Amino acid sequence: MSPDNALANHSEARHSEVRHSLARAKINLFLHITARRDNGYHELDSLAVFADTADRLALVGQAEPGAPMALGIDGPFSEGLDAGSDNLVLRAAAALRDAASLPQTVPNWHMRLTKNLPVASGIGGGSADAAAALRLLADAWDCKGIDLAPIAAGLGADVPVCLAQTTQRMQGIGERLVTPPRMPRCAMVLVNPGIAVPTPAVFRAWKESQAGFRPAASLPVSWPDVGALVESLRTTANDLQPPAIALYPVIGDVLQALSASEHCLFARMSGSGATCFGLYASVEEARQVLAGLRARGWWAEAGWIHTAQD
Ligand SMILES: C[C@](O)(CO)[C@H](O)COP(=O)(O)OP(=O)(O)OC[C@H]1O[C@@H](n2ccc(N)nc2=O)[C@H](O)[C@@H]1O
Ligand SMILES: Nc1ncnc2c1ncn2[C@@H]1O[C@H](COP(=O)(O)OP(=O)(O)OP(=O)(O)O)[C@@H](O)[C@H]1O
Repeated sequence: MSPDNALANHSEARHSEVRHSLARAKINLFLHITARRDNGYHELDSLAVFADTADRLALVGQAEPGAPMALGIDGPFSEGLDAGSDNLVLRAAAALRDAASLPQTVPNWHMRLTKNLPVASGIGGGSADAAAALRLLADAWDCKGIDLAPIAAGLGADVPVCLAQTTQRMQGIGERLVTPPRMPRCAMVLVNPGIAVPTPAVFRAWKESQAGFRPAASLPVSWPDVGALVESLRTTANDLQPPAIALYPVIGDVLQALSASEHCLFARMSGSGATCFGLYASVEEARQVLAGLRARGWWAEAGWIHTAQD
């Protein structure tokens, strides 16, 4: 049976799923570029939070012994996303199989990815999918004692933070995770204008702009409320935002629209863009602005920021 046919047999209903995991969008509330490594990667200081909005990865059935992993993709952003061996889900599966030295007799899985997050959009969708694959398969294959952190780091700078999907401060090139300040309850709107932004191009544009390195942020142990969080964020930056706007001016339009939206407390771009976020005191207030943003043809979603206490 071809992998496609095998998947079709498993695709008819969600009730045939063995287990699933949400792969939440990662949002960088700030991102300082603090240094550059000899290999061209940049050292960062960044506060990563996770959204309600998420992809969904499911294990839908075991493959025949010796048969390869198979991936089917559906959902609003599935078009054009390759389900072949380059997909981060299958790369994660292969890396885990390798690290765990699983014998041939341990069967592979058929998986289904529901792609709800825009691709190449600065919210780490592919990284979140890879992390979800590691979590699901480590459990399904009973990989006790295998440290997933180095496998995650080998797949991409954003994969380690996506493993736990809780607010964390990212340092190093993203692999060093540091305890963040205690977060207040805070709602967020995500907006993407429908353009794919390649991360390397934005780092390259930052380098060419000759902007200097920025020190790590100075943060308190805790933010008692959303006002204190916003006050702190105003002392930080996303260093990738100016070069991203220079490459894709529509990002500036998104930021203007978010800043001007009712009840918005703070707006900034996430990661290397193009997705921008707005912060609001409540989900009710955040939801009120969705219609206006969607009327411009943009993808927009609202929800709570997940806190470490969730
Ligand atoms: C911008 C962030 O999203 C912030 O969370 C991440 O740093 C990027 O994470 P990612 O997309 O998983 O990154 P990778 O796939 O590892 O790298 C993509 C490219 O981004 C650049 N890159 C990435 C991370 C980093 N710390 N320094 C870099 O210079 C490199 O050119 C690299 O070739
Ligand atoms: N499962 C996947 N989902 C999304 N992109 C994937 C996936 N697998 C491979 N890719 C490739 O990875 C690249 C980055 O996609 P992704 O959506 O993770 O970018 P991003 O949101 O900008 O990430 P980051 O915030 O980590 O820079 C795309 O060019 C895409 O083709």
